[in-house]
This record gives sequence, C-alpha cells and structure tokens, in this order.
Amino acid sequence: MTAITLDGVATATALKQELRDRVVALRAQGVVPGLATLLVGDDPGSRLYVAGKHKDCAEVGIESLRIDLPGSATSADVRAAIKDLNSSREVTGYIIQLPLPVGHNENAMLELIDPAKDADGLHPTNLGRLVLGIEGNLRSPLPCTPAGIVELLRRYDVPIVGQKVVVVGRGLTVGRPLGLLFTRKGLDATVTLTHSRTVDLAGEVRRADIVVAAVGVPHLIEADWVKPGAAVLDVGITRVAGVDGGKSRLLGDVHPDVASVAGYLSPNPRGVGPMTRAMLVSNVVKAAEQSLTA
Ligand SMILES: Nc1nc(=O)c2c([nH]1)NC[C@@H]1CN(c3ccc(C(=O)N[C@@H](CCC(=O)O)C(=O)O)cc3)C=[N+]21
Repeated sequence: MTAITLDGVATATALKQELRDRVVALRAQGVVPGLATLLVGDDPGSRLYVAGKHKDCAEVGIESLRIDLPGSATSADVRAAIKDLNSSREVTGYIIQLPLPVGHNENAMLELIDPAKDADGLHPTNLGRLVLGIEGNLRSPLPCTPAGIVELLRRYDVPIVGQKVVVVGRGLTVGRPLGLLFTRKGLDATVTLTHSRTVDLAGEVRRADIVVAAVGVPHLIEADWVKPGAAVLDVGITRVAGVDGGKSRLLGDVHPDVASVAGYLSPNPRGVGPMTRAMLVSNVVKAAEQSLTA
C-alpha cells in the first residue's frame, strides 16, 4: 500500500482561485487588499519565502509591498518599520518574516503589530482569540501553517472529529497554535502535543490517527512509528547545502519509507508550505471582507 498524497500545490492553487474571485468582488466595492512583508537580514531561505508570498499576492490580484531591512538594522529600526506599516493606508495586512536575526526580541516585535493587520495571526490578541474561540465566536486571523494543515485535511476528507492527533513540536508558528485549533469545537480532535522532552515519542506517534511533524529534525518520524493508514503531515524543513556548490536540498521531518505505511502523506516540499502561503493570502482577503461589515 502506498499513501494518498496530500497535494499542497494543487490544493493551494484551488484555494487561490477561490480567493481571486473574492478579490474581484472586493475591488468592485472599492476595497483593495494589500499585504506587506517585513524582512530583516539576508537569510537565503527567508528571502525565498518572502518572494513566494509576493508571487501569491500577484496571482490572487492583491497589492503587495516589500520592506527589506539590512541585517545591521537595530531593534529601533524594526520598531519604526512596524509603526509605518501600522499607519500605512495601502497596507491592510502584513507579516514580520521570522526568525528575526539574533539580538531582536521577536515576541516584543509581534506585540507591536496592529492586531487588525496581523496577517499571520501571531499577535497576542489574536492568539488569545484563538483560545477564546473554543467557546465564543470571536473572529481572528488563524496562524497560517495550522490553518493550512486543517484546510488540507478537510479538502481530502480526512476525518478529524474524535481522532487522535499527535503534534510533534511546540513552536509558536506551528505546534502550539495547532493544538489549540484541533481541540476547538467543530474540529474536536484529541490532541497530544509532544516536544524534545517527551518520553517515548515513538510510542506516542504510534497511537495517532493524524501525525503532524514540525520540529526540523530530518527524517525523525520513521515508518515503524506510524500506525498503518494514519495521516502524516511533514512540516519541518531542514536545508542541506549542496555538495561542491551544488543545489541545496530540503529534508523533511518524515522518513520517505513512511509513504508505504501511512494512509495519507503530505510531502515536503509541495505539501504544507504552499498551503501556509495560501492561508496568508486568505487572512488578508478575510480581513478586507470584514472591514466592509465592521
Ligand atoms: N512571520 C512568518 N510567517 C510564516 O508563515 C513563516 C515565517 N515567518 N518564517 C518561516 C516559516 C516557513 N514558512 C514557509 C512558507 C512556505 C513554504 C513553501 O512554500 N515551501 C515550498 C518549497 C520552497 C523551497 O524550495 O524552499 C514547498 O513546501 O513546496 C515553506 C515555508 C513560513 N514561515
């Protein structure tokens, strides 16, 4: 048996097509969504991700603005850029590309984002609303990778309600908010959030109907850790430099042999990454739609 591929490229393309129609409707009402990215330093991976985000915006028909600060930028420089983005009329949503170079306090910077313009859903107010949303109906942008994972599972009709989900990794952008999302009413999964101090990680993963690996340890999840038929989502990425200046390679957190055991497998690349980008655009479009009814 070989796993059904959870194709992030095809699914993100379908999603972006739907978003494009909604942007046409918004423009007809005089609303032009605009996304900005704030990038500090010249990490090649980060530059690539930011470039991808601008390409997505162009595809969907939304304006985008790119602010790049040099690696030598001080925290005061970053704060000033955030202040400008908060007050810019053209920018309806923006993200601070993470990680920031060492020396910057990421959480302090995230707190300075206007929550109404927080396209990543990482401002404390929006993370708080993610928690409050379990009982209430508070609308807030959801963190893009968790939202993309749930959307991918839904579009392939992978059952979530009542299922055992094991999330490997408790980082701010994936693991921690994903656990909150999966336990919300409507999704109703039973979540185990594991991390580097978890005892018997293999045993935890073996119980899971859905495994999400988001740690950045190449090929951590082995085939004999996976329950036959389980859905496995490979999120972590490790960039390995090419030999003799050759092309760099991307390694996911999931061993390739898992494909012969799992029922569903999101590859990496071409799985959750493109979904993350599509959900970012979705957050910007949603925020613009809400500005009409607010
Ligand atoms: N404020 C902030 N928000 C983020 O959402 C955020 C961030 N910072 N920092 C870094 C991580 C990582 N991330 C990815 C997005 C798309 C791909 C993606 O599209 N990857 C392609 C491959 C691209 C390649 O070849 O490198 C794929 O999976 O097919 C990957 C990773 C968003 N992040």
